[in-house]
Amino acid sequence: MRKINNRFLYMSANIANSTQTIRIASRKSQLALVQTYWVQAQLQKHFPDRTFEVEMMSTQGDKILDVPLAKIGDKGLFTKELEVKILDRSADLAVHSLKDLPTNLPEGLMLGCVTERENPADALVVNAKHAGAQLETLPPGAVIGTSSLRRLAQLRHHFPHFVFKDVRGNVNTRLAKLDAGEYDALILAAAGLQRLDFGDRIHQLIPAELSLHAVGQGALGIECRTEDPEILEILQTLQHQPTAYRCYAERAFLRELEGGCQVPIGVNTTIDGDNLTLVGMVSSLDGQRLVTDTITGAAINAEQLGKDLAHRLRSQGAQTILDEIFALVERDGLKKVLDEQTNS
Ligand SMILES: NCc1[nH]cc(CCC(=O)O)c1CC(=O)O
Repeated sequence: MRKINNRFLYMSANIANSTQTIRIASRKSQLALVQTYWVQAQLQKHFPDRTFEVEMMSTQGDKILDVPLAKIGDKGLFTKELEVKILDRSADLAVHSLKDLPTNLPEGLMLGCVTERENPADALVVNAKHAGAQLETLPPGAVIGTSSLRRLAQLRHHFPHFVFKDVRGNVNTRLAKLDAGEYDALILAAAGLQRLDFGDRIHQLIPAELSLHAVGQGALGIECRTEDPEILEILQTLQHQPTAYRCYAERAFLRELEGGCQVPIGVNTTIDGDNLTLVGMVSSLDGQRLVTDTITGAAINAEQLGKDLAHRLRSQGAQTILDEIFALVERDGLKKVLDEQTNS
């Protein structure tokens, strides 16, 4: 890191003066575009003499909106097409919801910066007939829409009397289905709702005690070429170091646990002075067994903290849960396992 920074020092004179257009790759979804235009505006402010262009494209994830997300895995579904563009130099950087960016990136690409995080919590959004209700007071049998195994397992653990049902599509589509009465309530990321100006639909922010959020939720991750010091220096202007430390810890935790399979994993992080605290959780698919622990240490060792917490959880029962899920997948195939979990 120090070496790269030195290189930046004598590179920097050229950057503000270069005339080459910088191309930003983005998905076409409304949320992706709001996020990308925000990044474009911020970079334009920092580098007023440079030109920043947005290149929109569909990803595999955008094309199969009718298939429940949990069933198609998450390996770069929303990122691959953008990454190809950066690698072949038809784009210079890509803006992602950090949550959607795999923890292992393709050779030649890196996480160039992490922007300041919105509230990373999940939110409860309700149909109008439940205007007075909270998670704790929704009636037994209430139909809760979510397609995330993490949300499903944790909420099942605390609220076994709800019925869980898949929901797909972009945020607008999901809200329309909720309002039409297909669901009593939905669980969505608060950050996405806020960015799309649906902040007033956040009925309850779900506390960490009930549901830990996804790794990287609420932050943007900007991906770029490893060998591109000019772009890397430009991206440093958007790096928010406390968010970055938190997300490095969360991503190291996930990377260390996830043996290439989809498992309910949740986190929560806080920074206090120079210290970072990471709470991590692994759950069985049915939410019956949930292993959780907390680690605190120097924020600059964020990645090591994430790895250490993963090892601790493995020795406290998470390994058994992971082995069971892997064995099930081996026996029945991932699709069947996920079908059974999300269609009840
Ligand atoms: N899985 C899709 C996705 N990717 C990013 C967000 C919201 C914004 C964020 O978490 O940063 C969402 C929607 C959701 O989970 O409700």
